[in-house]
Amino acid sequence: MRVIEQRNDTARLVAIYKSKARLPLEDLKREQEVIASAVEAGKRHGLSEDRVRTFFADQIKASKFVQSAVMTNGLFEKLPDLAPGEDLASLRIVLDQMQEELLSSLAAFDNANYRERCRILVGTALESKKRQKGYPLMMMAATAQATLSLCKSD
Ligand SMILES: O=C(O)C(=O)C[C@]1(C(=O)O)C=C[C@@H](O)C=C1
Repeated sequence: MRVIEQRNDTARLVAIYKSKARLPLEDLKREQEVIASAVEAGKRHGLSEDRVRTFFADQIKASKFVQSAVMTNGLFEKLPDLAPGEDLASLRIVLDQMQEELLSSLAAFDNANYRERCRILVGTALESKKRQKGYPLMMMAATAQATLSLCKSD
């Protein structure tokens, strides 16, 4: 949950960068690279191609959801400035560095074999965000999107 949130938070910075640089939100070639690299690395964690593909597709969907919200917001108000050096290339490196932690968390989650308790666990984790004062609804919705495939049994 924590790494998923970090990824969505980085997506927010990517969106600020892209908005200012007038770059398109979507880069399908990059998406394929992200998924292919995760599938490859997932093997070392004993994760099936299907599992990794679906999970990372959800991460990318969540990231695009965050980005479209930020970009829409940018139409109405000035977006915050990024720190120097926070450009697309360096933000992508940050996203890549999260891949390993996402995969090990996913493998640990699957090995815990939550099965029927899974939905309750994910639901409770989301619910606890609600109590965190000022936690943006948009980020919560992104986490919900990013955790969609967690409880799917194959
Ligand atoms: O790297 C980017 O350009 C991003 O916006 C991040 C990301 C991702 O979540 O990995 C999301 C949308 C793009 O289509 C490609 C990749």
